[in-house]
Amino acid sequence: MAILEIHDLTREFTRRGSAFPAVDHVNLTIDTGEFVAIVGRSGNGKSTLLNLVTGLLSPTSGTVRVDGHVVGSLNDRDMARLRNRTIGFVTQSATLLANLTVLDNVILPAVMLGEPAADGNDDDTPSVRHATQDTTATPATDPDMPDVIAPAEADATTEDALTRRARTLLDALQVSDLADCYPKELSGGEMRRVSIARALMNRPKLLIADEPTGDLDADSTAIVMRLLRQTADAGTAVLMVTHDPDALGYVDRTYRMDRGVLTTA
Ligand SMILES: Nc1ncnc2c1ncn2[C@@H]1O[C@H](COP(=O)(O)OP(=O)(O)OP(=O)(O)O)[C@@H](O)[C@H]1O
Repeated sequence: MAILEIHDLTREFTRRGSAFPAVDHVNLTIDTGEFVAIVGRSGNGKSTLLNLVTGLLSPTSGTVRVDGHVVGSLNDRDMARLRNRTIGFVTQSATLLANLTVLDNVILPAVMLGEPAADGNDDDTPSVRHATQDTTATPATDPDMPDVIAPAEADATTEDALTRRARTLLDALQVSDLADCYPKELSGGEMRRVSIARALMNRPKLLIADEPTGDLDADSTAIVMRLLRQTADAGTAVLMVTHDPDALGYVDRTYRMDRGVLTTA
């Protein structure tokens, strides 16, 4: 099932009075459980494409559908809900809230809209999908990693259950010892791993990751990439932009972005 459908998508910017396409007639479909990478030199439109997918930018022409919804056609409330519940976004820049601890930053998406998120009763939540979808499929398991892709606990809306899930994610990314720290006390790579935990908190159907291994050493890169692979195997569609050759060994398909044009790598 297609989770992300990009159709003939173009976004122009104007520089020194002349318009140019930063994203140029891009087509891309990502199904449930697929892990797709986009590579390409700096300034070739990769971040612009991700910002169009998450609705932070509007297209000049073309459409983006996420889980069947045309991004841009939704009202503010439904767009906020789609961003919070359906999409997980690991941005390039640090976006953790400075006045919250690491643990509270990770839990935040689950309590943000004031309604149950990572529970087992909301048909829109990915947790239901993970729990019920294709029971014949056996996700790849890794004995070295905590089970962060397991179905949500039945009563996962309680503070305890949210805390447990957040701690499990931090543990999987090997930053659980930082749970009570504040963002200013973290290194760039630690902040990146906390951001990944936060993006996975609501079990998104679509995970967007802009250079998720950007500040990481080889060991941390392997930890992050195994977790993203495991997340895809459990049913999440993953779209990652990367400059990291080590990351490409984990993906199903790789595309190249060259002056806004997307081609198979
Ligand atoms: N708001 C804007 N106004 C004008 N031009 C912009 C704007 N945002 C981005 N651009 C231009 O669009 C092009 C694509 O930028 P984008 O950030 O998408 O590239 P990128 O491939 O993600 O680069 P990097 O790998 O360095 O992050 C660049 O030439 C950039 O200068």
